[in-house]
Amino acid sequence: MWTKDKILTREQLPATLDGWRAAGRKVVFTNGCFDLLHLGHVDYLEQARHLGDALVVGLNTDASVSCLKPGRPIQDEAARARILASLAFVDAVVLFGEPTPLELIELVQPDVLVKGDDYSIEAIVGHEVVLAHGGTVRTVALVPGYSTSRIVARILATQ
Ligand SMILES: Nc1ncnc2c1ncn2[C@@H]1O[C@H](COP(=O)(O)OP(=O)(O)OP(=O)(O)O)[C@@H](O)[C@H]1O
Ligand SMILES: O=P(O)(O)O[C@@H]1O[C@H]([C@H](O)CO)[C@@H](O)[C@H](O)[C@@H]1O
Repeated sequence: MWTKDKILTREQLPATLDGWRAAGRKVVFTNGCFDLLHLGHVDYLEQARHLGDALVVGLNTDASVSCLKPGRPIQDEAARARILASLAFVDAVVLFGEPTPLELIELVQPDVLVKGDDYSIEAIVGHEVVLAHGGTVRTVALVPGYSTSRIVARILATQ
């Protein structure tokens, strides 16, 4: 499979989900901006993948990121999507342009919803939807010291 084939539209996603579920695969969902991919992201995504049998990553579009994080993203959505898709433990990447992934989560109906433990369970968008459908909501411990913001700050400090 070519990495670009993992990058799906919302229209393409249902058929992929149906195939996975027909094969008995538990679907894990997470989301984020993933601007500059770092060790924390890699550790977190790999752990998320191992909470089920297929990992779908909802990726904020450039417009969505810009609303959440002024001046960002540094890498555009095409680059961020392709880099995420290149990870062996990421099975699908789907862009979303809304401020939150709620609509996408309602479409995916994941068996497991995951975020880093910088979020409480109650602060994770979509937790009610997933719990109401019998799914689970999990957090993964952060790798200390890693964030896109810190990388940016370190680079700026060298200027
Ligand atoms: N150090 C880390 N260890 C594990 N998971 C992380 C870490 N940093 C971010 N994550 C997780 O990665 C996902 C995407 O987060 P995000 O794209 O905001 O990364 P970030 O590095 O925190 O970016 P920023 O510094 O711009 O906030 C979130 O679920 C977040 O919990
Ligand atoms: O990369 P971030 O900032 O961790 O990702 C955000 O996560 C929000 C989260 O799901 C709230 O529980 C989400 O609403 C936002 O769109 C970003 O994906």
